[in-house]
Amino acid sequence: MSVHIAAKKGEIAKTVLQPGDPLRAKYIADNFLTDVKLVSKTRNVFYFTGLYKGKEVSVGASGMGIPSIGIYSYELFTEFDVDTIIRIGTCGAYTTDLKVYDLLNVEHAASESTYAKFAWEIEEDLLSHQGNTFGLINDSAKELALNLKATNIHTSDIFYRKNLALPEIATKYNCTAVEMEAFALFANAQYLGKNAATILTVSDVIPTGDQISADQRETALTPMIELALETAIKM
Ligand SMILES: O=P(O)(O)O[C@H]1O[C@H](CO)[C@@H](O)[C@H]1O
Ligand SMILES: O=c1cc[nH]c(=O)[nH]1
Repeated sequence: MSVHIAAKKGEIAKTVLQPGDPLRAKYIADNFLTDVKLVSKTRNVFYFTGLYKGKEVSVGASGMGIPSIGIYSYELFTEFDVDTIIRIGTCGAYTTDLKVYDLLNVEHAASESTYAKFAWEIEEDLLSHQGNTFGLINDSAKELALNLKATNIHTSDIFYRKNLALPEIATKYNCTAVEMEAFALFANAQYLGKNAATILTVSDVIPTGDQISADQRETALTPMIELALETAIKM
């Protein structure tokens, strides 16, 4: 049991799938896992542990933004001996080369955030995925015949902004999309020597305003979910 996760030691699997949204976590537990146990509901941020094709997997939310995933991923790695976290999130595309429902495997996350610097004295503003999970996600995508693009993304503290021009850091590092958590997940994993990856589904195309609905963000992300689960059983 940690400050923000009520599970007992041993109730969380070595590999955790982590969406931002607690209801996406519940959707995955209800529809993709068997023998499911709700192991934490502190703050209504649900964590479930169950079986996927016979292998134990946990799924639980990070909440939105760097501070929130900073807390949950740190507690999972340090208090529950989790080895691997696969974030499964939505993102906004910065380019019309991407369309809604496109799938991205995050190679590096760039951020203006001071999280990595002040938490762990990591000075870089571009952090890599950690460990071998990124490669296993690529392997699983091939097996599932999914079109998955490896890319750099921008982890921003901002969802709504006045100026829709491409942020400087996104230009600097060729970021094709924006979300709000991967940089902190990668920072925690880098500091702690753990595995971390991020798969994203494009939910918004910022230049055109194309977007999927709130309900679709909860329940219409099956290819990303299957890709993460098929990878989890390889870990
Ligand atoms: O769909 P999730 O995983 O929540 O990810 C994205 O969606 C939220 C914003 O709507 C932010 O958390 C962003 O990173
Ligand atoms: O952070 C995010 C997530 C989805 N869509 C966006 O535009 N930004």
